[in-house]
Amino acid sequence: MTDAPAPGLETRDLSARAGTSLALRGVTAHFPPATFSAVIGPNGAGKSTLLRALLGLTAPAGGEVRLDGRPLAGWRRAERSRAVAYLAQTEPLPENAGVREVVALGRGAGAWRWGLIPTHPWTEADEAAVTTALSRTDTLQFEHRRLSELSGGERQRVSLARALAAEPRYLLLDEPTNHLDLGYALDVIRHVRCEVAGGLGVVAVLHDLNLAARADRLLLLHQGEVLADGPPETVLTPEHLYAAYGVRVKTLHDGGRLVVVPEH
Ligand SMILES: Nc1ncnc2c1ncn2[C@@H]1O[C@H](COP(=O)(O)OP(=O)(O)OP(=O)(O)O)[C@@H](O)[C@H]1O
Repeated sequence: MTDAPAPGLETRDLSARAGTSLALRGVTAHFPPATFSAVIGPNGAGKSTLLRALLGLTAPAGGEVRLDGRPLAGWRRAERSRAVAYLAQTEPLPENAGVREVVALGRGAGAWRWGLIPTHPWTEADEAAVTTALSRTDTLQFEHRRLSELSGGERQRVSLARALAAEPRYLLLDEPTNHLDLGYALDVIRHVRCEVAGGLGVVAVLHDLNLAARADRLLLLHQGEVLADGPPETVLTPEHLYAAYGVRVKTLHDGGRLVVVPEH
């Protein structure tokens, strides 16, 4: 790899700790803008640790993370969090708040209420960004409902809207389809794809390999190292999946889409 600045999120020979153990070792990967990248791998492979390192929440034990060609460590925190949004596995959201209010949190609204200092006075641009995020995630229809009145799938779309309201360049998602039925899970992927078509760079940790097959590119982690990296057809091979998961699978093509089927 050259040292030329590349747009996107990038790790170079990254090692990172989770607790006291080294959860990532020598990970070199590139997550470009306008691309849907999925990080896959068995439990404990280091996927969440990678997301935390990309967010700057875990400092590298070796190597580095770059954001749009600049080392992450050189970015100011506020600047970095405007560029990269994060949707955690479990979002600590205020249950009694209205949907619009929750999405507005993505732009720093209501900071005082949550014990934070507002970054800027609320503007029409903030209001417009909230409306756009609600509309793009099909949540405008229930903007006046409380969060506690929504189904799991609807809540996940509200969480996505909250992240999109910040108008980030990159969005990191940790198992965004966890606990969702097939319809809602596909819905999340469809919304992600729309945002990617608009230029957003998405990095999603996914456990469902058939959902991951819908990404543009995959990074397969195993025991903290990169086992495979590239388009789904080159990563989701029976050999790679046996090496990572210890499960024999076959891959099929259905209408141009790759499908992974366990043999037992
Ligand atoms: N707080 C911690 N203290 C010690 N070890 C940790 C801690 N968090 C994670 N680990 C270890 O680091 C390794 C990577 O964990 P990580 O959560 O990144 O994996 P993952 O691929 O996201 O797993 P999962 O799919 O189960 O969520 C695992 O071996 C895990 O046990």
